[in-house]
Amino acid sequence: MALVARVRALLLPGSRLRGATLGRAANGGGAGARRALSHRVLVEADPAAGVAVVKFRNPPVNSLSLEMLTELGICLEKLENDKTVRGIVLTADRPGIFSAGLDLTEMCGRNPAHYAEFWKAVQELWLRLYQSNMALGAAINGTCPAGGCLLSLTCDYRILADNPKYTIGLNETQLGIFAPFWFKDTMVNTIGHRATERALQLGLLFTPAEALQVGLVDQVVPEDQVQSTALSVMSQWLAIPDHARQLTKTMMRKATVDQLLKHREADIQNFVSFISRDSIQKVLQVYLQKLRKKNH
Ligand SMILES: CCCC/C=C/CC(=O)SCCNC(=O)CCNC(=O)[C@H](O)C(C)(C)COP(=O)(O)OP(=O)(O)OC[C@H]1O[C@@H](n2cnc3c(N)ncnc32)[C@H](O)[C@@H]1OP(=O)(O)O
Repeated sequence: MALVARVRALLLPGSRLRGATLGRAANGGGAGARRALSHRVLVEADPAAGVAVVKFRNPPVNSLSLEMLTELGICLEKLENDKTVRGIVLTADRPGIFSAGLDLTEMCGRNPAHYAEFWKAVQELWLRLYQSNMALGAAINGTCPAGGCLLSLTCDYRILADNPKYTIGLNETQLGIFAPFWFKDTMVNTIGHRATERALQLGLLFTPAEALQVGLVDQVVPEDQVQSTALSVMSQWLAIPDHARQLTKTMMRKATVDQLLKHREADIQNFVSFISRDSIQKVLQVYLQKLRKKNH
């Protein structure tokens, strides 16, 4: 289902998004600050600074479910059409977990049509973020595996909280699955080929010190300074004339984007056939059960 159709489905009677204030509401914050809210995404915009902070709030772990992907997509589209916004900082509404990555329940025990719809939504969000004309920063205030790491890698810079519990990386192989080529390319563009090959084969989750050393993040700062640092770095990015920064960003990312655009359908088919395998379903079920058992 395309974004528009998924949005309609979310707005059907009974949907939890129905009645949510996706538009902006005037309220407190700094002078002129505005807040907008959907169920899973909170936007705090500061038009004077030209920056919006987009906060994930999809408890318990900010996983990227189909609904979360859709709401984030809507929210980003609105911001892209808002002339007062030139930069976005992505962060978690509550510290602890930036995002646990793709929602595993979307990839387990469903039918091929669902897998295809889910994967298309993952592609759409990546394309929207990676091609965004806005300056994007990630204020990583929690642990950041797999799809969470991918989100942060679409940004122009990453600030990570200095907490050894907060690890970051594409750990797919540890689950018995693998990072598709465009996840890999996004990481290669950030840390280079050799470091990516090692990180992906071993499914490494880096501590803040390791992430800084390998170049996966640009700065590691005390936990209570992640957002303020991300905002102050944003002002450097916004000091550059938009057209010059945007042309440069497009030039740097075009080849990677074109690869996915060219192979989009095949990538969906590959995902569906891989994830539908009995052996892969078994591996994912075992992983999910392990996660759930911890709590019961
Ligand atoms: C070709 C294939 C390509 C596919 C690519 C996939 C990329 C991905 O993103 S796959 C997802 C990878 N993510 C992970 O490996 C992270 C898994 N989660 C964790 O390690 C921990 O949950 C985390 C460290 C994030 C947080 O730990 P805790 O604070 O201790 O929380 P819990 O582990 O107790 O989790 C609470 C609750 O959430 C459920 N959960 C966790 N992660 C996910 C997820 N990614 N998707 C769906 N659900 C998730 C977990 O099972 C718990 O559920 P309940 O016990 O039922 O409450």
